Amino acid sequence: MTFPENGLFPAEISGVDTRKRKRPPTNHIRERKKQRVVSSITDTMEVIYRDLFDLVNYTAPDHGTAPPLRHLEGQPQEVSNSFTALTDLLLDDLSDSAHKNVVSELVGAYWTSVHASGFNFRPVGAEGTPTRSDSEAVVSGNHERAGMLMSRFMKTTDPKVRYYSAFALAVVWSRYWRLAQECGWKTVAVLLHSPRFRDFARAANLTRWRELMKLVRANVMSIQLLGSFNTHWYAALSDAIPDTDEVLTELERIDYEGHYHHWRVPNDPNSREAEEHDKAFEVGDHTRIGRDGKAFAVDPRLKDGAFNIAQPCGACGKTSGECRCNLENWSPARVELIGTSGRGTGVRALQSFKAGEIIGEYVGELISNDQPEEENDVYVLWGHKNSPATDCYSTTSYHYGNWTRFVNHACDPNCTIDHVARRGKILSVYRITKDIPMFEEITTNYGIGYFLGRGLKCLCDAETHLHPDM
Ligand SMILES: C[S@@+](CC[C@H](N)C(=O)[O-])C[C@H]1O[C@@H](n2cnc3c(N)ncnc32)[C@H](O)[C@@H]1O
Repeated sequence: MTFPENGLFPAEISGVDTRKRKRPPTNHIRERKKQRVVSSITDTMEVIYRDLFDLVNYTAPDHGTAPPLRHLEGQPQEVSNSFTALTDLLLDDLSDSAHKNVVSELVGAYWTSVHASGFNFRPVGAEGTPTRSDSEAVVSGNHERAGMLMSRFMKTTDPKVRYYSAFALAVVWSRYWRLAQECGWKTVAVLLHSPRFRDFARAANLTRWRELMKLVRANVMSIQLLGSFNTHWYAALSDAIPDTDEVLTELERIDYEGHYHHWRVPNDPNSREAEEHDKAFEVGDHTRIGRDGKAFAVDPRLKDGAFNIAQPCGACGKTSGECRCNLENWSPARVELIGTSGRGTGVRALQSFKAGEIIGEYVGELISNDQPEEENDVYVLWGHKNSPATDCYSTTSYHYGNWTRFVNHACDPNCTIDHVARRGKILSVYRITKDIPMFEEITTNYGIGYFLGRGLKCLCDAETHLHPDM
């Protein structure tokens, strides 16, 4: 018996006849199809992240903890026995017995997926006891062999349904297993909390699964970091896996309420050499009025009729005039700090953004426009005497700021600084200028002068730079 690569469920079950093959697509069409798969996988990853964010932020009203996975609760004894037996066998291959709890989570989530797939399985009982060669089949990804194993765990009246559905289950199991081998137990445990991820694991499309795995592999550290902030099962993980803290110690923490945004995920090992100025830097969301609070008697951003001189607010959808938004109305942009090659720390999106969206306020110390010691400051957002919005002040995030100070320059950027009006006050904000997918770096245009003035080489990946000497 043979199995279709991209349609593991036979026509009789899935309703799609995968045997009627069309002419293979040309390279061009294939490429376009692949592009579509990749972007839809990115969308899926985003939903997975959203699921995880919800979980991380979840507080149950009664017990103050995240909801437990359903595991094998309420399943017939024989089912849990069979799966526990298989788990134990698989665990034998792990020298570190501390992984046991996570594997149990895995089995639980696996069973949840299986159960939700809607097939009506019933356990076979003693016949379902797995053997060592069964577990080897699962681990080595021998789906056909593993399918036979799985078929012993259940009985249905129709042998075809039994065989194919067992095969499908084996595929799901071996996907989880492989993922655990490649990306670690913690990643699996984090991802399995996402219903969307579990849907994906049992979907029949192998290409999409592979693309998703590529993304997972590339983002293991971010996924684990995010998961680490769910205190409920983080505690369980700490008990189960002694090296849970390793993920966090591998990251450089920028101290601010332990928020994941402010951990630096190293992409490039060389980028971890912290620059001198970072050491003195504090992250906060409040702008200080001048160095040591002395430069201005009153907040220089307060302007009469501010909306006449600043861009209208894009956050609330109002396109003209001053809106009634508070900054607190803005939902925080999901971004994280990353190490880059040669450009220090950067910021990347953990969600897709649409052109026009405001993603954050550039905060820091307000200094007068002519403070000479700031001339070489790499973090100054210069005001201009000809600009009514910022005619008497500049903003520097050299000592104080938030994640926006880490936005790097690109010659073909996706973000810009705008000045918007809020209740008579001018605020400097980052606004997205073109739609960007999740995981893309957020960049802005510093201006040619920034690079030429410092003799700095632009290391952005644009084919042509804004100036030949950059
Ligand atoms: C406002 S900071 C951005 C955050 C900075 N990467 C960091 O780690 O603190 C500006 C500095 O980042 C670096 N940088 C940003 N964009 C760059 C680019 N396209 N090419 C080279 N260096 C860049 C330069 O060192 C620049 O002075």
